Amino acid sequence: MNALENRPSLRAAEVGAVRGVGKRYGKFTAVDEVSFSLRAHAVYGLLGRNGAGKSTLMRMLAGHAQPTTGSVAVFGENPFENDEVTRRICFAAENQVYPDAFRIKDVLAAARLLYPDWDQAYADDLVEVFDLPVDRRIGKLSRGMRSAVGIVTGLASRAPLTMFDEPYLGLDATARQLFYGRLIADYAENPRTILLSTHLIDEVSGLLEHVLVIDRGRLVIDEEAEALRGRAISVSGPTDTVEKFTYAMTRLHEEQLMGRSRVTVLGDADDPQHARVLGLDVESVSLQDLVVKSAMTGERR
Ligand SMILES: Nc1ncnc2c1ncn2[C@@H]1O[C@H](COP(=O)(O)OP(=O)(O)OP(=O)(O)O)[C@@H](O)[C@H]1O
Repeated sequence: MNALENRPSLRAAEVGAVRGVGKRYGKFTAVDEVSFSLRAHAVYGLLGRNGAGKSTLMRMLAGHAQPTTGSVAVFGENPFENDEVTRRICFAAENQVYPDAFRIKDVLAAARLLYPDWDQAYADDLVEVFDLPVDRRIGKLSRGMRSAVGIVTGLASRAPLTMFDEPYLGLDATARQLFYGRLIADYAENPRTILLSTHLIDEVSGLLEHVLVIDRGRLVIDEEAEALRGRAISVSGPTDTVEKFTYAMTRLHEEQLMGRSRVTVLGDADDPQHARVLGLDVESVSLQDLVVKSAMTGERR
């Protein structure tokens, strides 16, 4: 097989392609020149502060909004108002709007019709797990129950691209753990592409295979979670040594006090050892800390 023949299979593995995407609302730029790919069978975390642009990006991937600049492709096509593509995408968003008269069972019945891979037995099981009153109107549900309806729909849809936009609002810690557990177990049996936006980074960091961090509309980190865990370090020591050691690296955050500095960097696997040889102190950085520090500094890559 020559290189050209190989290309379609490479493309087939690419579930989403976001290329130079910008989204403006009037003069305000919510998303700015963002590019990344979503591959088949992976769990992505879309992380960032309030207003960073996470929901806006997800809405464009779901085909609910159009970019102002650049292009979005899902399964090789523009998802905007494209029924063929959107049947393969489930977007569980907190502010989902349903008709007034809809009860939980109506939402689930509609989802069953919409999603070709819907698993009714699994949906029934999840309804029990989350203790959902299926005959109750959506408007009368507690916030946590509404979130659970989104979770049941998202998981049971088995959609090849499933997106959860802060799916835990109002859910207590037990229910959140149930969600994470079910997500991982079901993903292991039915691999698909999952994109999860969240503020509760420490809670989900073990689930994520790939991390996307967005800050004020711009993508600042696009890395495999495992690689990121190894590369994100804080080095501290005399300012001039720290400066020399980190100047060529991606610097995410820095603090200085009385001739000493602490700099958080994305380095290479052997950097911690080099830093120690130079007499610098090295600490690993949690994903949560990394996101907070990237946002505080606001550095762009
Ligand atoms: N329809 C709109 N009109 C004007 N501004 C908007 C609109 N939708 C979003 N924005 C603005 O775009 C920015 C990004 O919003 P978005 O909802 O994507 O952020 P987010 O990262 O999902 O935030 P959060 O974590 O708080 O949900 C915010 O400043 C928001 O106010």
